[in-house]
Amino acid sequence: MSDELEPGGRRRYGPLGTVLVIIPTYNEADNIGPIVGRVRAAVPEAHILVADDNSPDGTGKYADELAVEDEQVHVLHRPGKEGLGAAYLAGFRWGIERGYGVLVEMDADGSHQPEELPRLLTALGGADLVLGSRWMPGGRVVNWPKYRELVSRGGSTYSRLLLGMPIRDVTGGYRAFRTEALERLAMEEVASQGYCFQVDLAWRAVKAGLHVVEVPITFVDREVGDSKMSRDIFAEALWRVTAWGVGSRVSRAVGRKGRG
Ligand SMILES: Nc1nc2c(ncn2[C@@H]2O[C@H](COP(=O)(O)OP(=O)(O)O[C@H]3O[C@H](CO)[C@@H](O)[C@H](O)[C@@H]3O)[C@@H](O)[C@H]2O)c(=O)[nH]1
Repeated sequence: MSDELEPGGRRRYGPLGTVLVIIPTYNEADNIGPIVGRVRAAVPEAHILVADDNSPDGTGKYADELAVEDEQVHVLHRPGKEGLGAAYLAGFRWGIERGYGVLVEMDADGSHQPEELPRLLTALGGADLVLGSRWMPGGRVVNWPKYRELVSRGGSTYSRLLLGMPIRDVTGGYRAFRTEALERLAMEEVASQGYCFQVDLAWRAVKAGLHVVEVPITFVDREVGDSKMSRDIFAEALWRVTAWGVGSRVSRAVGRKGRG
C-alpha cells in the first residue's frame, strides 16, 4: 500500500485509487457497528458507505452516529426497501460520482470477513473484478444451514452451466471491482432486484470481457438478525437466469443461421 494522498486528502490503495466498501442494510441495527469497526481495522484506508433502505429497526440512525464520529463512514438513506440490487446500484453511483477507484460489495451481518478484504484487494492488482468464492478449493461456509448451501451451490451451478460462465461462486456477494471496469457494464440496464443481482453483474462482467478472478473466502453465517432471503428472491433469480440463458442460446442460433 502506498502512502500517497490524492487531492482531497484521500489515501491511495496501491495503484488502484481509493477504496469504498458498500454495505447494503435492511434491519441490521445490531450488526452495523461491529462490521464498520472490523472494516476500519482491517483496511484503515478504506471508506465505507452504508446504503440503508429506511430500516424500521433504526439501522440508518446508528449508521449516522458512526458517520458523525468517523469521517470515513458515509450513509446513503434510501426511502424504502427496494432490494439488494437497487441499493448496490445507488451505492455504485455514489462512489463513482466521488471518484473512488475501487468499489467493494460486503454484507452487513459478518458473513463476509473484513479481515479477508486485503487479500481481495491484492488480487485486484491483477484483475478487473475479484469474487470472494465459497465454492473453490480453500473456500468454505461455516454454520450455514444445509438447505441454504444446497440452494446456493445449486444456483451457482445452474447459472454457470446455463450462461456458460467460468465462475464457481456466481451468487456470492463479497466482491471488489475496479471502478473503471464496473463502468463498462451498462448498469443503467440492470433490473435485478434481489440476490439475482449478483448473477446479473457476474454475467455482464464475463460478456464484457473483464478479467475476473476468484479467491477463496470463509463465509460465516450471521449470528444476529435474519436473512432477507425469500421465495420471491429465489423465484426472481430462477426466472431471470433461465430467461437470460434461453435468450442467449436463441440469439447464438439466429446468428449462426444468418451466417450459414
Ligand atoms: N439496502 C438493502 N439491503 C438489503 C436488502 N435486502 C438485503 N439487504 C442487505 O444485504 C445483505 C445480504 O442480505 P442477507 O439477507 O444477509 O443475505 P444472505 O441470505 O446471508 O445472503 C447470501 O446470499 C446472497 C445471495 O447469493 C449473497 O449476496 C450474500 O453474499 C450471501 O451469500 C445484508 O447486509 C442485508 O441487510 C434490501 O432490500 N435493501
